[in-house]
Amino acid sequence: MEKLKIAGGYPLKGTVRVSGAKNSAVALIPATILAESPVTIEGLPDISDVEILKDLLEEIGGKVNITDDEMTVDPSRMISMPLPNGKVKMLRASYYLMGAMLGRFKKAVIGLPGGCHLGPRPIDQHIKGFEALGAQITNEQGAIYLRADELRGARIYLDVVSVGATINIMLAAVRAKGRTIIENAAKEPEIIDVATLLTNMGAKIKGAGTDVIRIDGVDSLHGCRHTIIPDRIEAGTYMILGAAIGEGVLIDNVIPQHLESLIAKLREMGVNIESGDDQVFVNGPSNLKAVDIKTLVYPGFPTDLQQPFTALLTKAAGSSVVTDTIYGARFKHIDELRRMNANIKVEGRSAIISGPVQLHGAKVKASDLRAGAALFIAGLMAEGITEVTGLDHIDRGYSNLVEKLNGLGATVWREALTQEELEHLKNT
Ligand SMILES: CC(=O)N[C@H]1[C@@H](OP(=O)(O)OP(=O)(O)OC[C@H]2O[C@@H](n3ccc(=O)[nH]c3=O)[C@H](O)[C@@H]2O)O[C@H](CO)[C@@H](O)[C@@H]1O
Ligand SMILES: C=C(OP(=O)(O)O)C(=O)O
Repeated sequence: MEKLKIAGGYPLKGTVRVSGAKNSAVALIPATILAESPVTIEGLPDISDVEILKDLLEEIGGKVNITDDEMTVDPSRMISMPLPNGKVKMLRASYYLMGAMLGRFKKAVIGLPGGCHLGPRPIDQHIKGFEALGAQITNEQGAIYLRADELRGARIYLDVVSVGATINIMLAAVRAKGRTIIENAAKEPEIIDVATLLTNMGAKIKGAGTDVIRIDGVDSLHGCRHTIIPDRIEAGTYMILGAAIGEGVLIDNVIPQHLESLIAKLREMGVNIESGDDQVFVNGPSNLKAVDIKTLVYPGFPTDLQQPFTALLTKAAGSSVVTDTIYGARFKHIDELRRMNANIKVEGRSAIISGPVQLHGAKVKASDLRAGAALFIAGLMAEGITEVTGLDHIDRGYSNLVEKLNGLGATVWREALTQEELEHLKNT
């Protein structure tokens, strides 16, 4: 096990290239199960979620080949092997195996998913969708058993706007008989990316990216080649860093329209941002204004950038209020930021940040992926050395982090944990 060490307090400058989107990758890879010939996905990020999904596809008989950032999956010999335990528990997106295996094999056994601990993360809307398509579902000892004699198209209204449920229902519905209509669907760019892959595989999908998606089921799907969209959350993380300590940071391979809510907030704080077709240039001023943010479903401010943005707000003059309407308990990073001298209180679903303060280096622990992002941003803003443990969370979503940060002029490195630190981590 390792920790991340950061020598903070130095400005960042230069170009950073964004990798393919984690939240697309983790749906595109299970989607390959639905094809009957090889599918190639280009531009995959080098993250542990992708590695784990590759292993899971191999467990069910898939032949997977990875070269550089490209993965080819031959799904022709896959079988509906039960996956009640093991690696499915290591990531959130293993729930997509339910939709994809139900679509292809009409049966699946998948353990309840893991992923970031952000408070309760139910999957009732996924289940409701599968049941509407004709599946019988039971939950036995922490695993979901799904079975259908046949899947039939249905009209499904989501009670909660859910990225995962929208994609999962799409995955099963492309192989159902007849038309499925998903109402109150999520509109995130990753949903369009998955619909694009499925369409290239022969599926008939209209309306992805709007709140009504229509799917006409087909009898079979074939292989294809697909290039993943850039990771808007990784891009946003580097934009926040650029705003905090950048002296001219160019973020390359980004779709600026995916980040309009963040760009608007950064401009409101006084950050200078110029955006081109697939690049964004960020120049952080020395004085930042306090702003309030409220996380919302896309195109609102993403919850996945709330924690990194909080680190930036410690530098803003005045009082900022951050409210998370998606995950009301997504505040495990706050205690750690306080250890670095941040002045923040949490009241219900909101964090109130008073600034500006100069952060100090400290030993901190990432409790989840974006808490980790908040902490490496804070470490780079801080004076002195910061040590971040909990790297397994950060490795789920930040491709080549050390190389990318050092490429911008940071001094960041990974170091093995001492025996004493390992013991301490086990007991906390
Ligand atoms: C792998 C992946 O893509 N993860 C993202 C996905 O997670 P995930 O797909 O899990 O998030 P959802 O969009 O489903 O969740 C949104 C809200 O709906 C609630 N809900 C969801 C499903 C359900 O059946 N019932 C229910 O009540 C959740 O508790 C949450 O409050 O979208 C989240 C919200 O943008 C992001 O933070 C995650 O990075
Ligand atoms: C919450 C996240 O991921 P997951 O849903 O995969 O846990 C995230 O990417 O910030």
